[in-house]
Amino acid sequence: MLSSPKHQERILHQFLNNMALEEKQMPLTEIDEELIVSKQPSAEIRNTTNKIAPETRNSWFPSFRSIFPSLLSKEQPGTTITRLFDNVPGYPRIALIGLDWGGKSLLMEKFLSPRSKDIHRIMPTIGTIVEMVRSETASFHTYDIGGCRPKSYRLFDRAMYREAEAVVFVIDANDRDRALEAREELMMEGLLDPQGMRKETPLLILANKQDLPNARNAEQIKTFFVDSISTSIGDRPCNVFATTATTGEGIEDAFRWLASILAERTNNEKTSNPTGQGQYGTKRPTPEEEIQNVWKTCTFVENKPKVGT
Ligand SMILES: Nc1nc2c(ncn2[C@@H]2O[C@H](COP(=O)(O)OP(=O)(O)OP(=O)(O)O)[C@@H](O)[C@H]2O)c(=O)[nH]1
Ligand SMILES: [Mg+2]
Repeated sequence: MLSSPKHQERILHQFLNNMALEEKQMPLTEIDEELIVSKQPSAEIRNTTNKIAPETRNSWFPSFRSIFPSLLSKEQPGTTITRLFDNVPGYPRIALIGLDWGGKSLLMEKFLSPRSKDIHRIMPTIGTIVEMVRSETASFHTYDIGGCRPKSYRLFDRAMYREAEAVVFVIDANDRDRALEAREELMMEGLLDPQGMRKETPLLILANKQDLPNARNAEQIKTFFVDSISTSIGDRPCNVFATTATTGEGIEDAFRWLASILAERTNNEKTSNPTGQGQYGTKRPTPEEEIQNVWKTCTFVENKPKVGT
């Protein structure tokens, strides 16, 4: 067993460095699983991982997949927010998506996981950290989008949109410089791309960081993010809430809306389809199923274009 987080981080860094330098293909299963989840990798580790060749990174993937189920079976008790989803049949997967620094991790830590140390942090692709909390009635995942990432990551983004039963788009409402980038990302990968969000997936937009002086309010965010791109929002349920993740202001109202939309939708589906077999499913997936559902989305790993075609 690797002892302290510091020790774990050092070993991970060493390991990544070796891979970066020698392009060695070491099976990840040889590494203590705690290493992968116990700590958000530091900037140093992120930088090192970026030096690793894509083929080598891809070789990690099967090992990650074999480790995840055991991690996910350690479920968390609910929080006030996750319990809002108690009446939603099935087991929705809710994606918290947004540019970096928007407040996704804080939302996860303060409102979706009873203890921050219980959040699973994993690296399905290098440079991307997915945080995951599996509560009794729903699972929540965060994904960073935008920034100067390689194009291939877009496939991953789209897949995350597509596979989610609900998307929470977290915006730093105070950051006016990156509003356009955030909107482009939402539009191009999430809404307009046929491989993006399914047409009925509810979209909750959080205009976060309302406590900061330049924050656009919910109405302004709605005008900029929803009204100006209404054709691509389509008929899906969509709502904007002003939130402050540091204080909790607005969070409960926002997630209550989302939970009620999902509950209503699923009940309607059940009425028209009495067997209850719909996209939301009828039961909570096993950890193995959840892993399969999530990680089949890594299409750029699994469906690499054939050379010469
Ligand atoms: N003032 C203020 N700060 C916030 C709020 N929400 C989040 N923050 C801060 O903004 C910073 C970024 O928040 P994170 O939760 O790390 O954001 P993220 O979206 O997970 O960002 P990355 O992991 O970097 O992609 C942290 O310092 C948070 O404490 C808010 O409502 N108000
Ligand atoms: Mg984060």
